Amino acid sequence: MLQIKNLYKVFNKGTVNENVLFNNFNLKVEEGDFISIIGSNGAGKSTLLNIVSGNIDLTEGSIILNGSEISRLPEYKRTKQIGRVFQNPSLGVSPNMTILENMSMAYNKGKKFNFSFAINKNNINMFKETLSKLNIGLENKLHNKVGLLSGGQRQALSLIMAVMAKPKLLLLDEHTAAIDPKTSEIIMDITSDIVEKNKITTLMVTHNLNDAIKMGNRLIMIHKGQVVMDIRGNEKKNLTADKLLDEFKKLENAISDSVLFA
Ligand SMILES: Nc1ncnc2c1ncn2[C@@H]1O[C@H](COP(=O)(O)OP(=O)(O)OP(=O)(O)O)[C@@H](O)[C@H]1O
Repeated sequence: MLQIKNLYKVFNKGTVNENVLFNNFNLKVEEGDFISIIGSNGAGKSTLLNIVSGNIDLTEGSIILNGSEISRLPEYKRTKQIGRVFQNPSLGVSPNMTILENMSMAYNKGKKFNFSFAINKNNINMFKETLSKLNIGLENKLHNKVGLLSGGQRQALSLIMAVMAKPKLLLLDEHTAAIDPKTSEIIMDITSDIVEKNKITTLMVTHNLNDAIKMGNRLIMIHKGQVVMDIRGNEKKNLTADKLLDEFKKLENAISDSVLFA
């Protein structure tokens, strides 16, 4: 359903700061895959999601979503097909608008006549019902400005909003990293529910190895612009955070060896 082919991405080409992040990176994502993406700082995880969403241009290569080449489509043309939740709880929502206005905008996203701010009264009950399933009381705060909500409440709302327009793909970029551990657990449960109910193909970047193991059907580790681990099914279920840490250590040793013996 999503194919990233021969991706090449270089930042600051031809300068002293030239950084070749991806050199012939390939990834095939199957319909319904929920992939946890891990990798050390600077491995390129966020950039990968940004390239898929169109927020950052690729240098060379191809991105195919449901059979269509999208790598040259501008970001705004991909938003109907791709939902996103960011690490920063303020990014997925408009803080100066109410919950109702935010949800209405998300619901109308990509529709032909996009009267984003016109709230269809028939939808209010549907929005309330959706929120009440979260079990965090947001359904009683429809007229509250989103800027007054906690980070966790905003991330829950962002998740709901990200899938309202029924995108084909959901991109989660460390979406629980900025919230406390207990709320983070709730958001992860909500994430599982939403992904399952909407049967939406999902890529989730996380630094939390336990979440990476627990969530989804597949786990990949990115290192030096390549997929160095791609695990699914039972093999993934049998993973432990310790095993993953060992893998990280092996990669780090390989780097220091290559520097040592260069
Ligand atoms: N717009 C940009 N211009 C120049 N370099 C960039 C830009 N965006 C990202 N980079 C570089 O690309 C590399 C990968 O960054 P990225 O944020 O994708 O890594 P990451 O794996 O998500 O890291 P982290 O886990 O720390 O969030 C870093 O070296 C970063 O400095």
